[in-house]
Amino acid sequence: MQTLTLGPSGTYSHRAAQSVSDDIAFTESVTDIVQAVANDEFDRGVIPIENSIEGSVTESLDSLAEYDIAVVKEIITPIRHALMARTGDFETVASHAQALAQCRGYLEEHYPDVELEAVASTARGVERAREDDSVAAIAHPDNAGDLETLATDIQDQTSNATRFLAIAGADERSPAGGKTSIVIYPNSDYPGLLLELLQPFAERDINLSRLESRPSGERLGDYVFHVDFQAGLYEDRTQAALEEIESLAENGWVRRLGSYDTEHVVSD
Ligand SMILES: O=C(O)C(=O)Cc1ccccc1
Repeated sequence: MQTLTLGPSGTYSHRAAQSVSDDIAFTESVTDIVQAVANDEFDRGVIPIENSIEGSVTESLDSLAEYDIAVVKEIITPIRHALMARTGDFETVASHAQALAQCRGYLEEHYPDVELEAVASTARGVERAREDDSVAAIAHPDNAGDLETLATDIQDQTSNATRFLAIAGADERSPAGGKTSIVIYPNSDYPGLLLELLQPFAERDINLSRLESRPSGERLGDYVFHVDFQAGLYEDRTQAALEEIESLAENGWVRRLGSYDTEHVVSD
């Protein structure tokens, strides 16, 4: 079973993917991963979805709202960043935008004058540092190889953690799993709309674990809501809640991403 994730080899997504698969392929965009799984080109995908310091990976949320896939597992891993380069005398730090943001305080304090270069992934940043003396990278310390490790544990909070989602084709949506993700596009706007959309969960004692809004892309001020809750997708109470939500969102749509269990990868 081949799993597509964010590459090249050595990214945090790669490490998360290794906890669910030993046959891994790489691409350099989250949208490509979701699209390839939706088109049955790969059996599985692993994408980063949310970080404890920086919040949502918006490209992931937007592609989950767009393509028909099933979320089959969530993987939570600690994230500890290292700074690596050919020499300590660099002008640019290259990494994934989320990694740069997770180390913002460290960089401002120790390297206030460096330029930040956002690249497709942390491991791509390491490749930049390997080919150019004036570039340092922020990545998992195992990527250093022949580069010098200039500092470790440089994330602004020691408890830095990221949630990744393992995704599969829509036909693999499973009744197992105690947590469910859905996306709601109400395509309407009136006082109390959000309250009404969430009421069906409260009435059935279903605990929400996450609520995010993203621009719908249709017009300014129009949103898609990503909701995670602690109940299985095929439980009667969930089905009843979703029916009510669907009738409230009759001008828009409700996408069921699937229910799944959580795997905590404790070693970093
Ligand atoms: O670029 C990577 O290594 C990724 O997998 C994305 C990412 C970046 C920073 C923290 C967690 C995941």
